[in-house]
Amino acid sequence: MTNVVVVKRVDRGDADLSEVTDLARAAGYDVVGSLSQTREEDAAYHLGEGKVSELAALVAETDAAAVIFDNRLGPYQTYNIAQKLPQNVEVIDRFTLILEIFGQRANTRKAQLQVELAELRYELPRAEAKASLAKRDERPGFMGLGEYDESRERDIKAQISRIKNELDAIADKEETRREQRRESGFDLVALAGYTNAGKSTLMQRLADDLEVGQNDDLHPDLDPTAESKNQLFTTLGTTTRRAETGKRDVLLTDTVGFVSDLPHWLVESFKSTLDSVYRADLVLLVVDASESLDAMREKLITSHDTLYERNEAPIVTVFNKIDAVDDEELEEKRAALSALAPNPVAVSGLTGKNISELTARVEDELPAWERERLLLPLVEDTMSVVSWLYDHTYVEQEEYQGEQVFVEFEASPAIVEKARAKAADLSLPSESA
Ligand SMILES: Nc1nc2c(ncn2[C@@H]2O[C@H](COP(=O)(O)OP(=O)(O)OP(=O)(O)O)[C@@H](O)[C@H]2O)c(=O)[nH]1
Ligand SMILES: [Mg+2]
Repeated sequence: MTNVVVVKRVDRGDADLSEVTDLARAAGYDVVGSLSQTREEDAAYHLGEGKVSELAALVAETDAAAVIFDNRLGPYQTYNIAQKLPQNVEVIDRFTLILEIFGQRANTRKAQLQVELAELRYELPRAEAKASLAKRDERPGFMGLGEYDESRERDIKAQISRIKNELDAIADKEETRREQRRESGFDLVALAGYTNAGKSTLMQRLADDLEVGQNDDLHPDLDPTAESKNQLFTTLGTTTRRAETGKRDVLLTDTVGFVSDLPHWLVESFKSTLDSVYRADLVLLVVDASESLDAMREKLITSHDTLYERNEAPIVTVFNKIDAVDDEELEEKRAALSALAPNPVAVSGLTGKNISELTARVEDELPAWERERLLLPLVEDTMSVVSWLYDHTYVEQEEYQGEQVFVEFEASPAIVEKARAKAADLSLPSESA
């Protein structure tokens, strides 16, 4: 394990180092020291110069191999700080740290491309800065350097557009799959929320056993009898599983957690992962209700900011981990956060408390279904239409009346339309007759 010191600067108030400590541990570092400062940003060193000397002493004392800033550092600040530290001590900022975690967890083609894209987007303005510096200092002897840096810039841009194309193709495929799933009668529900809110735990609690892997092209239509051995879970990828909420057959998707202060370009590169949230029929926004009111508020704001503009689905806020909160405190939090989280459902994914309340809420909030009654002639293909109805709709009644079958069911408008077409086909004389 690599020893690191975590550092944070805030403009005012007290710096909270708990999140950056957790992030550093998630990346596999051993946090051996910490340091914080409340002051305005110094252009050259980010911290005050004296504080950087203090940091250098702490690094020497703890034998740290890197310092991790919970701030955004400019390229020059990074360089200047490194100059003050013992030799070969790495300077990492919040964004490179998050990218590093993402890079470690990226074990699908899509996640790897997303991380690569984020890295290139991080590098691009730095390469541009270098190129323009080289140009400004252009003297006969430096021509080569300037040319080299400009070609690097072009190279990055070309790579960015190549990766974007590949990611677009993946996104198109996923969109097609979402449509296929809807046509199969599923409602798509996404679990979203701050990292560590308990999304995956809630997913396990709500889901049936059948798991649908994100790269599992073998079952694009989710044949419910197909066994999936794909147990792979990646925080970066999306895991989709079936869940029954009552009448509805729901496909639940667990996604990458939100984190505050994510730079725009990083969110952009994970756009298609978030599409499973934005294009869902319903979003469950999970919040850890065992945290302080302030932490809950901040994380709700971050979540809403991330969802804002793109999200098309209705949102149900879920207060999770209520096994760790007493009732009185929960009521206080509910009241204090009512503007950000109107009418939340309070559950415990861990113990299963109130889960049935949540599934009932999901049913209520999903787009309304239509009720339809069909009278089918009893011919050769009738039973396959009836079993299609059982697979794709909620059948309320099935009655045999002489040479006909009466079926009453509920389904989405698109599925009802399909069912009508199938019924009409039955009434046509068959070709072989
Ligand atoms: N007490 C309590 N702990 C919970 C509950 N749900 C989840 N946890 C714990 O919270 C931690 C995070 O849970 P996860 O389900 O991994 O959270 P997540 O939102 O999927 O996290 P990321 O994938 O990192 O975004 C784990 O240690 C869980 O055991 C709950 O209802 N009560
Ligand atoms: Mg998770």
